[in-house]
Amino acid sequence: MSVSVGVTGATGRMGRAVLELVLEREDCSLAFAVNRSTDIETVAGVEIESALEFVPLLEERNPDVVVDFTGPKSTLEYASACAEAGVAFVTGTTGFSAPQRSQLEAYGDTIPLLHAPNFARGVQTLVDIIGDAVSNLPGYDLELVETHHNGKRDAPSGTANRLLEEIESAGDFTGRTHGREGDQPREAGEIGVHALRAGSITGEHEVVLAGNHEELRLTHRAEDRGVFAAGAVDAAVWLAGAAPGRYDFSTVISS
Ligand SMILES: NC(=O)C1=CN([C@@H]2O[C@H](COP(=O)(O)OP(=O)(O)OC[C@H]3O[C@@H](n4cnc5c(N)ncnc54)[C@H](OP(=O)(O)O)[C@@H]3O)[C@@H](O)[C@H]2O)C=CC1
Ligand SMILES: O=C(O)C1=N[C@H](C(=O)O)C[C@H](O)C1
Repeated sequence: MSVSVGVTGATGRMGRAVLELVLEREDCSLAFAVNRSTDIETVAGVEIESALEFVPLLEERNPDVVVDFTGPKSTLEYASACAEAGVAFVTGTTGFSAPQRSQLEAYGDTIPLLHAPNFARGVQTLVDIIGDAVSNLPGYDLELVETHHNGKRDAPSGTANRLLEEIESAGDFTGRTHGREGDQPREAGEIGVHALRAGSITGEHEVVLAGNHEELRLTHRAEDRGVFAAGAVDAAVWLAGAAPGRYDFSTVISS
């Protein structure tokens, strides 16, 4: 059975990658592709419709699921419209405030909802194992470095924040230090967090654990946005048949 997919942010870096993959795959088909600005009229031969048409398009084309990579405010608007229409919603958007994240999660009461800050399977694996690394190495200094392209808006990345949640619940840390400058020696128990932005780097996350005259580096490097798009479309195909609720990407991978 082919799952019908609506794509938002369709001319953005991720939206394009998702759109192209939906066209390629045999287990899904494209219901529509929308974007806020309509300067770019087509992507991969598909007409890009205005985001203003999103609600009527949900009614007319009746997608099984919408895949969204945009920005926090627009993601909440798209999720609200999907909840109203009873359409499953997958989003990879990052940069939500805590209240925005709660608002997004609340839509899972009404529709199948899956939000993941990173749809790479390797990152999900890093999220799954990082707690064990931290609890096996108590007292080791921990630093997290994330590197992305110069167009990225939010820092630290959504992935870094997700890793930090796991790290903090597995170890005894005093707090986060974002960058360092001047006379600022490292304090025991702090987590150093560093965000690099340069060129067209797709996305890298490294957790460094050092102590006991040794160092452990756990690094994930995405070589291509197709990695994220593949995970998001896998999640969309999986979510289309699910009951309303909040789902995790780890469930998609393990099923
Ligand atoms: N979970 C994951 O695996 C990944 C998550 N991301 C996240 O996805 C998001 C998008 O990233 P990326 O594709 O690189 O970003 P881009 O800036 O390339 O694209 C963003 C798209 O969203 C649209 N958009 C932004 N704000 C609004 C708004 N207020 N209303 C409607 N549309 C809007 C833009 O439209 P317009 O053309 O009009 O500006 C654009 O099409 C980010 O939060 C990023 O962190 C990225 C990669 C992987
Ligand atoms: O903006 C990006 O590009 C990415 N954003 C996500 C994040 O904030 O973690 C995931 C990925 O690293 C690429």
